[in-house]
Amino acid sequence: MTSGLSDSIRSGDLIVVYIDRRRKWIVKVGEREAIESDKGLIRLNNIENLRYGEAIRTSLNIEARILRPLIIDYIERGLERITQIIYPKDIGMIIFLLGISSGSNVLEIGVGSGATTIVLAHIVKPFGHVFGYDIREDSLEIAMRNLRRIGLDKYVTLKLGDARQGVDEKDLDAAIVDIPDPWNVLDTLYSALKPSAPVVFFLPTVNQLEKLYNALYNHKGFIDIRCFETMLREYQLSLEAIRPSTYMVGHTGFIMFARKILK
Ligand SMILES: C[S@@+](CC[C@H](N)C(=O)[O-])C[C@H]1O[C@@H](n2cnc3c(N)ncnc32)[C@H](O)[C@@H]1O
Repeated sequence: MTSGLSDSIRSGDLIVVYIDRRRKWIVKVGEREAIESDKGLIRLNNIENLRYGEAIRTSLNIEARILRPLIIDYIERGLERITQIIYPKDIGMIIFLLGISSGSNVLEIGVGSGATTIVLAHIVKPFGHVFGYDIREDSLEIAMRNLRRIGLDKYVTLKLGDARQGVDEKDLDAAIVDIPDPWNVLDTLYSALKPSAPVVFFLPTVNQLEKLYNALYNHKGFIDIRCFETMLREYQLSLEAIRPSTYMVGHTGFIMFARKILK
């Protein structure tokens, strides 16, 4: 079975130039002549029509490979950032909890730099849509630039607005909330979601968690309230010593889940 993606690199493609874990760049073909690195200059002027996976050489004769970007490459290397973003270790769990797939319509409250929006759009395309709200115009501009660069903007509508005052949409399949005071958007969520639809909140502190749990508990419009924290330990890979990395990310945030019921 083929995916319909071309094996050859074309002008305008976003590509990953990979030497090793630390030396990895996302560039648009035709946008840059070369990448400077401590492993030498990587010339990009003759890469059109090479096949993904092929090697090129730096000026110091080090091998670099051209790869097709995955969504995780965009999140880790390809984003303009204005806010803290939700990291891949959390977003994987969040997507699973939201239960979304191609065709789902999703509400996002707190778009920030658009990292989460990108993942949501990637999942719901081509038949679904993401409706994102933020109170900061500069956030929405950066998020839209990030989405356009990857070609996901057509699956997203971004709106400037305070979600505490409500949102325009109704009958949505799922919602994600990443703002400092999510307990203030419970009525907004209740009127925007389909009955039984899930909502996921992302919160950095225990204080926020407690406040949100109290608010959800007392609202009576949501059940199946659950809370998670994800921990991801990467392994250090070398032929004679494969072992957990010495350092790991200690804390990002808590994931709170609930589902709307009819009152
Ligand atoms: C931490 S950022 C979101 C990051 C985003 N989840 C990502 O992965 O890139 C939080 C955003 O929520 C926005 N925000 C805060 N309160 C809001 C509200 N009441 N309505 C809409 N957006 C809000 C802020 O302007 C900020 O851009």
